[in-house]
Amino acid sequence: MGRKAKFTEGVVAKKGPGRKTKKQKDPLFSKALIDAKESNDAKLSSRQRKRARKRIQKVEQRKEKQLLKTQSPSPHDNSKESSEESSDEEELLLKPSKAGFSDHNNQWLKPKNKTSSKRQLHKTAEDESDSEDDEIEDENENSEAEVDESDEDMEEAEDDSEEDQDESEEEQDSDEESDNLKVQKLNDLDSDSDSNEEDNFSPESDDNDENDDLLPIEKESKKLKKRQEKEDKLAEEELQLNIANQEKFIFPAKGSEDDVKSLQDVQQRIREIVSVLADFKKLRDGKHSRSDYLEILKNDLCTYYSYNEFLMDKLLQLFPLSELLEFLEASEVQRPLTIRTNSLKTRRRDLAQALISRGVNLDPIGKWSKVGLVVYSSQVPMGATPEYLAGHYIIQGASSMLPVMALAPQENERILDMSSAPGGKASHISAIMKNTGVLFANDINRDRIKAVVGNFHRMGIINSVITCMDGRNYPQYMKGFDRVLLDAPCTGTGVVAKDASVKTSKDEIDIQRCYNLQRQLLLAAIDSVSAKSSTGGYIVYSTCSVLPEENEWVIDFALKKRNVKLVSTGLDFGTDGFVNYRHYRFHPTLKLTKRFYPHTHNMDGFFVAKLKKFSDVIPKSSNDTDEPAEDIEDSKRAAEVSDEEEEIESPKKKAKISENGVNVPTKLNGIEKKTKKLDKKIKLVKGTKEKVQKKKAKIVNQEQISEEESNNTKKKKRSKKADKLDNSKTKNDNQANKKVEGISKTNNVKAKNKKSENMKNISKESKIKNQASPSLERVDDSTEKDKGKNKNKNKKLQNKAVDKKSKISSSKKSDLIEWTDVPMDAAKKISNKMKKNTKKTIGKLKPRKSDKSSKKFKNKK
Ligand SMILES: C[S@@+](CC[C@H](N)C(=O)[O-])C[C@H]1O[C@@H](n2cnc3c(N)ncnc32)[C@H](O)[C@@H]1O
Repeated sequence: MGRKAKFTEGVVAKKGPGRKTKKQKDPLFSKALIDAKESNDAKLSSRQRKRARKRIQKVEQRKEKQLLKTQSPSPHDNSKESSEESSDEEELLLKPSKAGFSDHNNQWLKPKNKTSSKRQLHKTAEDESDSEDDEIEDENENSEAEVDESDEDMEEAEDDSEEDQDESEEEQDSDEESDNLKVQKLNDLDSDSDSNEEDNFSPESDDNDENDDLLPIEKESKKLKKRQEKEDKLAEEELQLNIANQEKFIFPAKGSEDDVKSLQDVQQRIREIVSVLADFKKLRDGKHSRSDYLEILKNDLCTYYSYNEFLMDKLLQLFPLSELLEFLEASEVQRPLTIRTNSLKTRRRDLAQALISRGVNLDPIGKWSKVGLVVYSSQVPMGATPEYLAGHYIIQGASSMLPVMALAPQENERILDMSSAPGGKASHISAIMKNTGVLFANDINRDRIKAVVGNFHRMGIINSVITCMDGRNYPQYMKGFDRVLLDAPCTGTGVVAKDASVKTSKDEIDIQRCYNLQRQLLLAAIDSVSAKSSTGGYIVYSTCSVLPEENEWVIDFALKKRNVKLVSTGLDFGTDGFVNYRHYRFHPTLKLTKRFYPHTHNMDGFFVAKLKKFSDVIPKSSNDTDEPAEDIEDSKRAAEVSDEEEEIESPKKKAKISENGVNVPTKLNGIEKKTKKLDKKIKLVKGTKEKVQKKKAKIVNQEQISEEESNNTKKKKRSKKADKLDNSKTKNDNQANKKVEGISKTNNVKAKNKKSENMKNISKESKIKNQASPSLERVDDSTEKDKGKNKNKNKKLQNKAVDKKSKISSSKKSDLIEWTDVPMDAAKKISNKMKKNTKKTIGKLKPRKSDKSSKKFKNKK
């Protein structure tokens, strides 16, 4: 290894461009150095000189011996061999030994004892260490010194051996000893060099020089640090190993689920179950289902984060497990305090400067807002600074700015904030409108509305009308707004960090109440807007809840009930609203709505939707309140049934419907739940059986009915035919009767003085009529109509009628025959009826006033 020195070459190194980059050539030494080396050789110690002399003498003696041998050759060839060997030895001594196998060094092939093999090993190590030494030499003087020492020792040993033993043997042994010694020493060196190497290659070694400058305490502390680091490394490795070889999560025995000593244990179990659920196939114990694990996880989450089971259930349905943990963790932490600059009074930059000068540490809220500031720390209470009192800003959550941004109010518009108290968003709207147009700020709560008044005064809002009424009634009093904001009352599941009571106080009824009210308010908000507004026609709906029941469902309901469509909120961040949530399918445009979460957006949980009204017509089919609730209940029930079928889903609480139609959740223990489930399934099976039976019965009935119907239709056809025949006859009769009666009446008119005779005639004729047709009212009508007809015409008709009468009488003979077939009792009845009818007709036929007047007129004439 190493580069060979060329002492003979010139001393001066070449100069020129790129010389540094050229490959390094063999080292060159100055002549002075070479001379010095030679002189060093000359300056040998007395011992060395002695040894040198001895060697020379030995060589000479051997030469002499050889000469003698050659002169007197031995009888055996062995001598030759020996001579050859000796010559070989000489050569070995004189010439440098060749590396590798050759005929000259065949001794190497002879088996060696352990020590020699060891030595061999050591030698290889030595070689390596030598090579390393070459590199280390300059840096490590100590090692060099040790090598020198070893050399000296070797020489001493050589001397001793020379003195005591035979020359050749001595030499060999001494060589071996020296080798051994050397190896031992090199071993030490190796170890040292190793350590040195470590020092050299480790970054610590670079600090050696620096270490020299350090105080001993500092050095010690450094060492301690290094040790600490090493220990940490080891601990980390151990931990990783433990994780890799982690034992499977042992499912707690029945009844021992709650035997957890501390919150840390609960947290540990949460982690373990989450990891099991993440790779359920691999890590499950085979006995328990996913829902079993989920049940324990839910209980643990409830105890660890202090939620009630109902809300935890809802959240478990809403988020994937890993995200749920993030949400729960984020909901434990307060969101950063944020303020909104009142652009009616100041600019954000000026406000920031003023607050900074008061010791407030703040920053712009983000690129998405031009008026928001986030406050990291403050030496003064933010709700009591002169700037606050002057109305330069309002303390407002970042998420509260989003609905107003989505509403995008315009100057000079008529805008309604349906539930505005305490007025954060309303004042924002007013500021964007630059105090123009009119802002109606409404709220149902009289106490809270005072806060609106206060805030508006402080912030210099002068374009507002503050009302206090139920928003649901608003369109009854006022309509035609350009835009409406409905920041609806909600369960507040997105602002748990602000109000921790939400965790335990909310249940199914609260949610139902909320979404029913939200729906009604939203429909009212839509009805308050004018679709014909030239600038607007928009409705923004927002809540601080993360539950789909209060968000997507409400919007989906409004889409069905009113002529509105979803449009983009214009907010470029936030996650899209749900289109599919569990088993529910919402309108596809619901992806245009936006959701905001504390764990992803570092702001309160929020929902924002923007609707555009395209027609003021309210669809007739819409039943605004009751229907949807039922719809949802149905869909919920459907979901519950499918939940039972699914292993993945957590078991849900069931709700019983109370008298007032509200779902009341009931707490059930495990056995009750299972029995109820089974009951339900049995009911379902029974229901389906019954349905099948009913269907069968229906089919049989239908067949029977169809048979009956066909029979009936046949009968009816027959009877119809008969009726038709009868009718045709009766029609003919009627026609004839009419004319006959008409004639008789004209006769009545003519024969004014012969009333009694006429009456007799009429009675006679009526008898005939009655025989032909039972109806006489038509006859009366015809008589009245015929009153004004000419006498001539009557005469003609009379003649015709006489002819017809004779005809009819002949034709009626058959009818009469038929009538005679009628049983006597029935015939009597009919005749009685006829009599009565005739009496009536007589009463009707009495002369009227007009007739009297006509008489008078005639008399006058
Ligand atoms: C979420 S808060 C509104 C916050 C307000 N937008 C703000 O930014 O300051 C909901 C409000 O709705 C009001 N409210 C509840 N029921 C109402 C109803 N039927 N009509 C109008 N307002 C109602 C509550 O009094 C409450 O002040």
